[in-house]
Amino acid sequence: MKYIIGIGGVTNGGKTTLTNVLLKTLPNCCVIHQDDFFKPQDQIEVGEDGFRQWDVIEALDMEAMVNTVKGWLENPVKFARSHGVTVSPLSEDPERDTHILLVEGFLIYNYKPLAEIYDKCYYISIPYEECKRRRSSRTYTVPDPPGLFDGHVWPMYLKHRKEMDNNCNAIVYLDGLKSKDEIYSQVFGNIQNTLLNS
Ligand SMILES: Nc1ncnc2c1ncn2[C@@H]1O[C@H](COP(=O)(O)OP(=O)(O)O)[C@@H](O)[C@H]1O
Ligand SMILES: NC(=O)c1ccc[n+]([C@@H]2O[C@H](COP(=O)(O)O)[C@@H](O)[C@H]2O)c1
Repeated sequence: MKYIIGIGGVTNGGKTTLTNVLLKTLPNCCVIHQDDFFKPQDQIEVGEDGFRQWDVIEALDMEAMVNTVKGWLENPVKFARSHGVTVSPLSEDPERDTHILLVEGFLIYNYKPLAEIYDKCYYISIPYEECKRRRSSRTYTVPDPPGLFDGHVWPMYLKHRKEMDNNCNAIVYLDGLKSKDEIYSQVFGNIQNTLLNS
């Protein structure tokens, strides 16, 4: 059985933190990070506001991202091996084995061909103040220019959040202010239940 789980959420919500723990504890589990599909800086448009528009879907090569997911769907064992993930047979019949793909990122529910692919969707949110605080101590490959958070990142988050709520109706929302352990336990338990019932 192949199972695709979306770990979406606001920037610095805790997506990578959660994903990394799930990756260690779920069986035959691979990951695709949306951040790996950012286009090079010179292809990112500069908006009327003077900021490079990193927080829009056009900043990402979403076609390549969907193709990578399709590669996993075609052959999860081959995908796992080529990504250094050890695959262990869980049953006598390899066709019945469970294979899990985590898709992690800040805009994973805002691109239709990808939004339709998930078996289960999670979304982590944190309030403005906490998000701004965490973001200010993070350094990206291209560091944030002054004013980017209030001028571009947060307004785009609010816009995409509205679009996403209209796109998907089966998202499990997570409170990113809870402890890392609490969030992990909630999601791990929920995935286990879903796997047992499928
Ligand atoms: N539940 C949490 N409580 C407090 N801090 C957290 C929590 N989850 C993540 N963090 C911290 O927030 C920052 C961003 O986390 P990260 O997982 O990289 O976010 P994202 O992948 O959503 O951008 C890191 O410093 C991380 O240690
Ligand atoms: N990885 C990169 O090349 C890069 C460059 C500039 C900004 N970013 C930022 O990455 C954020 C999304 O990633 P996180 O959800 O991990 O924070 C966006 O808000 C975007 O502004 C990433």
